[in-house]
Amino acid sequence: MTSIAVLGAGTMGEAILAGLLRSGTPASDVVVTTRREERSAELLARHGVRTVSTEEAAGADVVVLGVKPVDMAGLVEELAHAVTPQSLLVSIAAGLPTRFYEERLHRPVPVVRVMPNTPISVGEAMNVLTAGQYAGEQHLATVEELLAPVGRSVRVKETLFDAATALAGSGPAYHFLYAEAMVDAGVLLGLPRAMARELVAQTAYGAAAMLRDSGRSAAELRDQVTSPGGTTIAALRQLEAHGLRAAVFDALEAARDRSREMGAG
Ligand SMILES: NC(=O)C1=CN([C@@H]2O[C@H](COP(=O)(O)OP(=O)(O)OC[C@H]3O[C@@H](n4cnc5c(N)ncnc54)[C@H](O)[C@@H]3O)[C@@H](O)[C@H]2O)C=CC1
Ligand SMILES: O=C(O)[C@@H]1CCC=N1
Repeated sequence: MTSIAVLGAGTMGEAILAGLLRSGTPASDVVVTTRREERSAELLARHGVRTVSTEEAAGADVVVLGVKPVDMAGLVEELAHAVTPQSLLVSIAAGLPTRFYEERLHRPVPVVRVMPNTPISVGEAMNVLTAGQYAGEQHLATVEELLAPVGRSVRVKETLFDAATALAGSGPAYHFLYAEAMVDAGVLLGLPRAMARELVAQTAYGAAAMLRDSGRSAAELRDQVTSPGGTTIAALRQLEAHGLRAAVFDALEAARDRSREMGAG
């Protein structure tokens, strides 16, 4: 039995714990910490998990840190004397490198840094993982196993973690912005909003499934849709003329740079 504590069970923390419970982890193996009593009551009612003190949570085998980056230094300070090298610390905070934790803990505690994304709430997360200097293969494997019920995981070197955050961690927001624009465009073209939403959502879902599972590149899949002299090429011409590709390059670079800034303190 592996005991798991989720410290800061907000949107992402709750999604992780819900995934663990769905996959058969008994609620008695999971504890949480929260800032508000109402939140504790909510998590108990919804998932049957107990709220404990930060100190008690620090004694779990796997300690998941789910607070916002701005709250992390305070939380790690509270934990510093309580966690031991037998624990595994898993942080999902954007920007903060593994050395952020290592420098603040008084012992060589293994740290695995994870960047999930919001599709974790429907079991379709893209999780990016990297190991700190005291964490090894076994720790990464433990976290991969833990996250298996909530999506897919890939390992990256920490030097590429901010770039991976820009693509996957923030990624859903770009897709939602694009979808929102498409729905509005449908309304502009005279479609009822609910119908436009359904057309956009199912089209995005189908396209994502092809991109993930067909083994073909995005460019090949786009070419398949694009008939000579047809409707698609007329639209693509406009997207390129409005600088879609350049905007995406700049946007992801900005996200990568912001992640680096957050990590630099
Ligand atoms: N929202 C997103 O798309 C993603 C967020 N993340 C990261 O996940 C982390 C959490 O983000 P969200 O779940 O969106 O935020 P959230 O605000 O929903 O959850 C954070 C929770 O931590 C609680 N909290 C703060 N300090 C605490 C403390 N000392 N002890 C116990 N609880 C405490 C807050 O009350 C809140 O419920 C952040 O570090 C963020 O960078 C990572 C990937 C994607
Ligand atoms: O915007 C953020 O900072 C967080 C991290 C990735 C997604 N949301």
